[in-house]
Amino acid sequence: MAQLIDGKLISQQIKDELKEEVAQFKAEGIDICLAVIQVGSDPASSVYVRNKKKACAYIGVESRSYELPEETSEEELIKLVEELNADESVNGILVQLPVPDHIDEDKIIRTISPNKDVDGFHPVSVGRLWIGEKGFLSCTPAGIIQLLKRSNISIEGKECVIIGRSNIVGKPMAALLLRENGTVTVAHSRTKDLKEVAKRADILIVAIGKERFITSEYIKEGAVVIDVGMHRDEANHLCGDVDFADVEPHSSAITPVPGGVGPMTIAMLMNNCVETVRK
Ligand SMILES: Nc1nc(=O)c2c([nH]1)NC[C@@H]1CN(c3ccc(C(=O)N[C@@H](CCC(=O)O)C(=O)O)cc3)C=[N+]21
Repeated sequence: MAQLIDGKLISQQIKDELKEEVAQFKAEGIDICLAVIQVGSDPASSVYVRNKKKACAYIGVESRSYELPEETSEEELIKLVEELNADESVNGILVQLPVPDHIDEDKIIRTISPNKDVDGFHPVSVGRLWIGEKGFLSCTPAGIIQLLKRSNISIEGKECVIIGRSNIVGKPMAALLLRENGTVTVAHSRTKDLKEVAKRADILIVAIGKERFITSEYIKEGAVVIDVGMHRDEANHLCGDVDFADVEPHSSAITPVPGGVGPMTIAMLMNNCVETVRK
Protein backbone atom coordinates (compact mmCIF):
# COMPACT_ATOMS: atom_id res chain seq x y z
CA MET A 1 0.00 0.00 0.00
CA ALA A 2 1.27 3.43 -0.93
CA GLN A 3 1.60 6.10 1.72
CA LEU A 4 -1.05 8.76 1.07
CA ILE A 5 0.58 12.18 1.36
CA ASP A 6 -2.09 14.24 3.11
CA GLY A 7 -1.71 17.85 1.98
CA LYS A 8 -4.77 18.92 3.86
CA LEU A 9 -3.35 17.69 7.18
CA ILE A 10 0.18 18.98 6.57
CA SER A 11 -1.08 22.39 5.41
CA GLN A 12 -3.17 22.58 8.58
CA GLN A 13 -0.09 21.88 10.71
CA ILE A 14 1.82 24.63 8.92
CA LYS A 15 -1.06 27.10 9.32
CA ASP A 16 -1.21 26.29 13.03
CA GLU A 17 2.52 26.96 13.38
CA LEU A 18 2.13 30.23 11.50
CA LYS A 19 -0.86 31.24 13.61
CA GLU A 20 1.33 31.04 16.72
CA GLU A 21 4.12 32.99 15.08
CA VAL A 22 1.66 35.69 13.96
CA ALA A 23 0.31 35.95 17.52
CA GLN A 24 3.86 36.55 18.77
CA PHE A 25 4.40 39.30 16.22
CA LYS A 26 1.05 40.86 17.22
CA ALA A 27 2.21 40.87 20.85
CA GLU A 28 5.23 42.89 19.69
CA GLY A 29 2.89 45.31 17.91
CA ILE A 30 3.64 43.95 14.44
CA ASP A 31 0.61 43.37 12.19
CA ILE A 32 0.70 41.67 8.81
CA CYS A 33 -1.48 42.65 5.85
CA LEU A 34 -1.87 40.94 2.46
CA ALA A 35 -3.41 42.84 -0.46
CA VAL A 36 -5.25 40.51 -2.85
CA ILE A 37 -6.15 41.86 -6.27
CA GLN A 38 -8.53 40.06 -8.61
CA VAL A 39 -9.32 41.46 -12.04
CA GLY A 40 -12.59 40.11 -13.46
CA SER A 41 -14.72 37.42 -11.86
CA ASP A 42 -13.57 34.07 -13.23
CA PRO A 43 -15.37 31.61 -10.89
CA ALA A 44 -12.31 29.35 -10.38
CA SER A 45 -10.20 32.39 -9.46
CA SER A 46 -12.89 33.54 -7.05
CA VAL A 47 -12.74 30.18 -5.24
CA TYR A 48 -8.95 30.42 -4.85
CA VAL A 49 -9.13 34.04 -3.71
CA ARG A 50 -11.78 33.14 -1.15
CA ASN A 51 -9.60 30.28 0.17
CA LYS A 52 -6.62 32.63 0.48
CA LYS A 53 -8.67 35.15 2.48
CA LYS A 54 -9.95 32.36 4.72
CA ALA A 55 -6.40 31.22 5.40
CA CYS A 56 -5.39 34.82 6.22
CA ALA A 57 -8.25 35.13 8.71
CA TYR A 58 -7.28 31.80 10.28
CA ILE A 59 -3.65 32.67 10.95
CA GLY A 60 -4.39 36.28 11.90
CA VAL A 61 -3.19 38.14 8.81
CA GLU A 62 -5.37 40.99 7.56
CA SER A 63 -6.44 40.56 3.93
CA ARG A 64 -7.37 43.61 1.92
CA SER A 65 -9.38 42.77 -1.21
CA TYR A 66 -9.40 44.66 -4.46
CA GLU A 67 -12.01 43.29 -6.84
CA LEU A 68 -11.56 45.13 -10.12
CA PRO A 69 -13.82 44.86 -13.16
CA GLU A 70 -12.72 42.84 -16.22
CA GLU A 71 -12.32 46.11 -18.21
CA THR A 72 -9.69 47.51 -15.84
CA SER A 73 -6.81 48.88 -17.93
CA GLU A 74 -3.20 47.83 -17.49
CA GLU A 75 -2.37 51.39 -16.41
CA GLU A 76 -5.03 51.36 -13.70
CA LEU A 77 -3.80 48.04 -12.37
CA ILE A 78 -0.18 49.24 -12.38
CA LYS A 79 -1.24 52.39 -10.54
CA LEU A 80 -2.95 50.33 -7.81
CA VAL A 81 0.09 48.05 -7.42
CA GLU A 82 2.36 51.10 -7.14
CA GLU A 83 0.13 52.60 -4.46
CA LEU A 84 0.25 49.31 -2.52
CA ASN A 85 4.06 49.18 -2.96
CA ALA A 86 4.26 52.57 -1.27
CA ASP A 87 1.70 51.75 1.46
CA GLU A 88 3.65 50.84 4.59
CA SER A 89 0.64 49.09 6.12
CA VAL A 90 0.69 46.50 3.28
CA ASN A 91 3.25 43.69 3.64
CA GLY A 92 2.40 41.46 0.69
CA ILE A 93 0.75 41.94 -2.71
CA LEU A 94 -0.88 39.16 -4.69
CA VAL A 95 -2.37 39.69 -8.14
CA GLN A 96 -4.49 36.63 -8.90
CA LEU A 97 -3.52 35.05 -12.21
CA PRO A 98 -4.51 34.79 -14.97
CA VAL A 99 -5.25 38.47 -15.64
CA PRO A 100 -7.42 39.38 -18.67
CA ASP A 101 -5.69 39.21 -22.09
CA HIS A 102 -5.40 42.98 -22.54
CA ILE A 103 -3.11 43.16 -19.49
CA ASP A 104 0.55 42.11 -19.75
CA GLU A 105 1.06 39.64 -16.91
CA ASP A 106 4.87 39.93 -16.89
CA LYS A 107 4.65 43.70 -16.64
CA ILE A 108 2.35 43.42 -13.59
CA ILE A 109 4.63 40.88 -11.91
CA ARG A 110 7.62 43.21 -12.39
CA THR A 111 5.69 46.14 -10.92
CA ILE A 112 5.18 44.41 -7.56
CA SER A 113 7.97 45.40 -5.17
CA PRO A 114 10.34 42.42 -4.66
CA ASN A 115 9.94 43.11 -0.91
CA LYS A 116 6.19 42.39 -1.15
CA ASP A 117 6.34 39.60 -3.75
CA VAL A 118 4.63 36.86 -1.72
CA ASP A 119 4.00 34.78 -4.87
CA GLY A 120 7.76 34.68 -5.55
CA PHE A 121 7.14 35.46 -9.24
CA HIS A 122 9.26 38.63 -9.56
CA PRO A 123 12.52 38.17 -11.51
CA VAL A 124 14.42 39.30 -8.39
CA SER A 125 12.82 36.47 -6.34
CA VAL A 126 13.52 33.98 -9.14
CA GLY A 127 17.17 35.08 -9.32
CA ARG A 128 17.59 34.82 -5.56
CA LEU A 129 16.15 31.31 -5.64
CA TRP A 130 18.60 30.14 -8.31
CA ILE A 131 21.68 31.56 -6.61
CA GLY A 132 20.64 30.24 -3.19
CA GLU A 133 19.94 33.62 -1.58
CA LYS A 134 17.14 34.13 0.93
CA GLY A 135 13.93 35.36 -0.71
CA PHE A 136 10.29 34.57 -1.39
CA LEU A 137 9.83 31.04 -2.74
CA SER A 138 7.22 30.18 -5.33
CA CYS A 139 4.36 28.72 -3.26
CA THR A 140 3.50 25.49 -5.08
CA PRO A 141 7.07 24.14 -5.35
CA ALA A 142 7.86 25.25 -1.78
CA GLY A 143 4.73 23.41 -0.66
CA ILE A 144 5.89 20.25 -2.42
CA ILE A 145 9.26 20.38 -0.61
CA GLN A 146 7.35 20.65 2.70
CA LEU A 147 5.11 17.70 1.74
CA LEU A 148 8.20 15.56 1.11
CA LYS A 149 10.10 16.67 4.22
CA ARG A 150 7.15 16.31 6.55
CA SER A 151 6.43 12.84 5.12
CA ASN A 152 10.04 11.83 5.87
CA ILE A 153 10.87 11.37 2.19
CA SER A 154 14.51 12.31 1.62
CA ILE A 155 15.47 14.18 -1.53
CA GLU A 156 19.26 14.04 -1.28
CA GLY A 157 20.82 11.92 -4.02
CA LYS A 158 17.44 10.92 -5.46
CA GLU A 159 16.51 10.95 -9.14
CA CYS A 160 13.88 13.69 -9.34
CA VAL A 161 11.97 14.07 -12.59
CA ILE A 162 9.71 17.07 -13.11
CA ILE A 163 7.27 16.96 -16.01
CA GLY A 164 6.45 20.55 -16.95
CA ARG A 165 8.66 23.65 -17.29
CA SER A 166 6.43 26.58 -16.34
CA ASN A 167 7.77 29.61 -14.51
CA ILE A 168 5.32 29.00 -11.65
CA VAL A 169 5.91 25.29 -11.04
CA GLY A 170 8.44 23.36 -13.15
CA LYS A 171 11.38 25.76 -13.13
CA PRO A 172 11.27 26.81 -9.46
CA MET A 173 10.66 23.16 -8.53
CA ALA A 174 13.94 22.26 -10.26
CA ALA A 175 15.80 24.94 -8.30
CA LEU A 176 14.37 23.78 -4.95
CA LEU A 177 15.04 20.07 -5.55
CA LEU A 178 18.58 20.95 -6.58
CA ARG A 179 18.99 22.96 -3.39
CA GLU A 180 17.97 19.80 -1.48
CA ASN A 181 20.70 17.86 -3.32
CA GLY A 182 18.39 15.93 -5.64
CA THR A 183 19.48 14.95 -9.15
CA VAL A 184 17.04 16.86 -11.30
CA THR A 185 15.61 16.29 -14.77
CA VAL A 186 13.05 18.66 -16.27
CA ALA A 187 10.96 16.94 -18.94
CA HIS A 188 8.34 18.68 -21.09
CA SER A 189 6.09 18.39 -24.14
CA ARG A 190 9.06 18.02 -26.51
CA THR A 191 10.86 15.40 -24.41
CA LYS A 192 11.59 12.22 -26.39
CA ASP A 193 10.60 8.93 -24.76
CA LEU A 194 8.78 10.65 -21.90
CA LYS A 195 7.78 7.29 -20.41
CA GLU A 196 11.40 6.18 -20.20
CA VAL A 197 12.48 9.48 -18.67
CA ALA A 198 9.62 9.42 -16.14
CA LYS A 199 10.53 5.83 -15.23
CA ARG A 200 13.96 6.96 -14.03
CA ALA A 201 12.31 8.94 -11.23
CA ASP A 202 12.54 8.09 -7.55
CA ILE A 203 10.47 11.25 -7.09
CA LEU A 204 8.16 12.21 -9.97
CA ILE A 205 6.57 15.68 -9.97
CA VAL A 206 3.78 16.02 -12.53
CA ALA A 207 2.67 19.47 -13.73
CA ILE A 208 1.60 19.06 -17.33
CA GLY A 209 -2.02 20.21 -17.24
CA LYS A 210 -3.52 17.11 -18.87
CA GLU A 211 -6.25 15.24 -17.06
CA ARG A 212 -5.17 11.76 -15.75
CA PHE A 213 -2.33 11.69 -18.31
CA ILE A 214 0.21 9.82 -16.17
CA THR A 215 -0.55 6.10 -15.93
CA SER A 216 1.43 3.25 -14.36
CA GLU A 217 3.44 2.98 -17.61
CA TYR A 218 5.31 6.13 -16.53
CA ILE A 219 6.15 4.88 -13.04
CA LYS A 220 9.13 3.01 -11.66
CA GLU A 221 7.96 0.54 -9.02
CA GLY A 222 8.06 2.28 -5.62
CA ALA A 223 8.40 5.85 -6.90
CA VAL A 224 7.05 8.86 -4.98
CA VAL A 225 4.43 10.64 -7.12
CA ILE A 226 3.43 14.29 -6.65
CA ASP A 227 0.46 15.53 -8.70
CA VAL A 228 0.25 19.29 -9.31
CA GLY A 229 -2.63 19.05 -11.82
CA MET A 230 -6.16 20.21 -11.15
CA HIS A 231 -9.05 19.46 -13.47
CA ARG A 232 -12.76 18.86 -13.41
CA ASP A 233 -13.65 15.68 -15.27
CA GLU A 234 -16.90 14.90 -17.15
CA ALA A 235 -18.51 13.82 -13.87
CA ASN A 236 -17.55 17.25 -12.42
CA HIS A 237 -15.09 15.62 -10.02
CA LEU A 238 -11.73 17.21 -9.24
CA CYS A 239 -8.83 15.16 -10.56
CA GLY A 240 -5.16 15.65 -11.34
CA ASP A 241 -2.62 14.97 -14.08
CA VAL A 242 -2.08 11.50 -12.59
CA ASP A 243 -4.43 8.55 -13.04
CA PHE A 244 -4.51 7.92 -9.30
CA ALA A 245 -6.24 4.52 -9.30
CA ASP A 246 -3.80 3.14 -11.86
CA VAL A 247 -0.62 4.67 -10.39
CA GLU A 248 -1.21 4.32 -6.65
CA PRO A 249 -0.51 0.54 -6.41
CA HIS A 250 2.91 1.05 -8.07
CA SER A 251 4.01 4.02 -5.94
CA SER A 252 5.46 4.08 -2.42
CA ALA A 253 3.83 7.45 -1.69
CA ILE A 254 1.41 9.64 -3.66
CA THR A 255 -0.57 12.87 -3.33
CA PRO A 256 -4.32 12.89 -3.94
CA VAL A 257 -6.25 15.59 -5.85
CA PRO A 258 -7.94 17.34 -4.15
CA GLY A 259 -6.19 17.38 -0.76
CA GLY A 260 -2.59 17.15 -1.96
CA VAL A 261 -0.56 19.99 -3.42
CA GLY A 262 -3.39 22.57 -3.64
CA PRO A 263 -3.82 23.30 0.08
CA MET A 264 -0.02 23.48 0.45
CA THR A 265 0.13 26.32 -2.08
CA ILE A 266 -2.04 28.42 0.21
CA ALA A 267 -0.11 27.42 3.35
CA MET A 268 3.15 28.53 1.70
CA LEU A 269 1.55 31.80 0.61
CA MET A 270 0.76 32.36 4.28
CA ASN A 271 4.37 31.50 5.14
CA ASN A 272 5.56 34.14 2.67
CA CYS A 273 3.24 36.69 4.30
CA VAL A 274 4.84 35.97 7.69
CA GLU A 275 8.29 36.02 6.05
CA THR A 276 7.74 39.74 5.25
CA VAL A 277 8.12 40.54 8.98
CA ARG A 278 10.64 37.91 10.10
CA LYS A 279 13.98 39.32 11.25
N1 LIG B 1 -1.03 35.05 -8.21
C1 LIG B 1 -1.44 33.78 -8.10
N2 LIG B 1 -0.93 32.99 -7.12
C2 LIG B 1 -1.35 31.69 -6.99
O1 LIG B 1 -0.87 30.98 -6.09
C3 LIG B 1 -2.35 31.19 -7.90
C4 LIG B 1 -2.83 32.06 -8.88
N3 LIG B 1 -2.35 33.33 -8.97
N4 LIG B 1 -3.77 31.63 -9.76
C5 LIG B 1 -4.33 30.31 -9.69
C6 LIG B 1 -3.40 29.31 -9.05
C7 LIG B 1 -4.08 28.07 -8.53
N5 LIG B 1 -3.87 28.07 -7.09
C8 LIG B 1 -4.44 27.15 -6.21
C9 LIG B 1 -4.50 27.36 -4.86
C10 LIG B 1 -5.13 26.47 -4.02
C11 LIG B 1 -5.75 25.33 -4.50
C12 LIG B 1 -6.48 24.42 -3.58
O2 LIG B 1 -6.59 24.68 -2.40
N6 LIG B 1 -7.03 23.30 -4.07
C13 LIG B 1 -7.81 22.37 -3.28
C14 LIG B 1 -9.22 22.20 -3.87
C15 LIG B 1 -9.96 23.49 -4.05
C16 LIG B 1 -11.31 23.26 -4.72
O3 LIG B 1 -12.16 22.63 -4.09
O4 LIG B 1 -11.50 23.71 -5.87
C17 LIG B 1 -7.17 21.00 -3.27
O5 LIG B 1 -6.38 20.70 -4.18
O6 LIG B 1 -7.45 20.23 -2.36
C18 LIG B 1 -5.69 25.10 -5.86
C19 LIG B 1 -5.03 26.01 -6.70
C20 LIG B 1 -3.17 29.19 -6.76
N7 LIG B 1 -2.83 29.91 -7.83
